[in-house]
Amino acid sequence: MKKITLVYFSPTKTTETVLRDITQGLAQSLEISSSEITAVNFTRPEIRGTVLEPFDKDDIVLLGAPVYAGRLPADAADFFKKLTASGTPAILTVVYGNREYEDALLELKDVASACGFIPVAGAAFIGEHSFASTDIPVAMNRPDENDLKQAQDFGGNTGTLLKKTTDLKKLAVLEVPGNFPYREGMGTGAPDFIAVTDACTECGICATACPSNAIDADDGFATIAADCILCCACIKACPEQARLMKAGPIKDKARWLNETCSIPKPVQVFFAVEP
Ligand SMILES: Cc1cc2nc3c(=O)[nH]c(=O)nc-3n(C[C@H](O)[C@H](O)[C@H](O)COP(=O)(O)O)c2cc1C
Repeated sequence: MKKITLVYFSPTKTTETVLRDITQGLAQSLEISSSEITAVNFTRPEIRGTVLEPFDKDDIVLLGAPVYAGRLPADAADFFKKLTASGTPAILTVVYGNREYEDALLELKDVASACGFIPVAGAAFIGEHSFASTDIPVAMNRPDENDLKQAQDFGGNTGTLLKKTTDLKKLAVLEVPGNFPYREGMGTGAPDFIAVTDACTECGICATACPSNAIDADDGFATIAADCILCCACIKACPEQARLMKAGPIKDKARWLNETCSIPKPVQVFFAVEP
């Protein structure tokens, strides 16, 4: 195995951070140099229009996405489903905001298997909740140093597993939590929940951060509710903190998360066989 490819969706970048640290541990374990590592960040819609070359046995692929309503975000699932692989080992990661990840990791495993990957390891990490703010904190600043140490160890242990496995097809099937049929995922569209304040300088960073082109530069950078996936990337990316969550159902949800999900959850890792 010579090449590592990261394929991920990550509006607020916690998934990206975790995947990069997993990769560091993996590359070190397998002595793969940085020139053999490629990242495909398909958060932006224009990237989702591309079709990747098929992966083969020389590849190791890390697939990563956040958890939305206990499932994969629809845009992420749709892109993953277009990948093709033949016996390529896959390392699966979901990142969630300290509530639950329910069926998301199982869904990722099922999608990866259907594409021709062999899932060898899976993990659920914690990331600062998309709806969180300094006023209403939920899993703030996660992944933290300890999470990222675990990400590196997870990558390293997966490397050990791959080194001692001569025939991936003979590996036990990776078992991860989750149920099929999966729980109902998110619907489409969003309530009108983002206010743009006078602090907005019209720099356009919010529009560049948006994974669904839901920000209308011709309308004061307002969010087009019908296209919004609620990811809050625009709020977190704004250098002026000019985008705020309005009172309403999403802010209420943030308060509920703040009250009910305050105990930090641990990282969970799963291997097809003990490394
Ligand atoms: C629409 C939406 C639904 C979410 N659903 C869940 C969930 O079911 N469970 C959970 O713990 N976190 C949930 N989250 C939080 C994200 O999974 C979490 O913040 C993650 O770290 C975001 O990843 P990213 O930084 O890569 O975008 C949700 C976030 C959004 C925007």
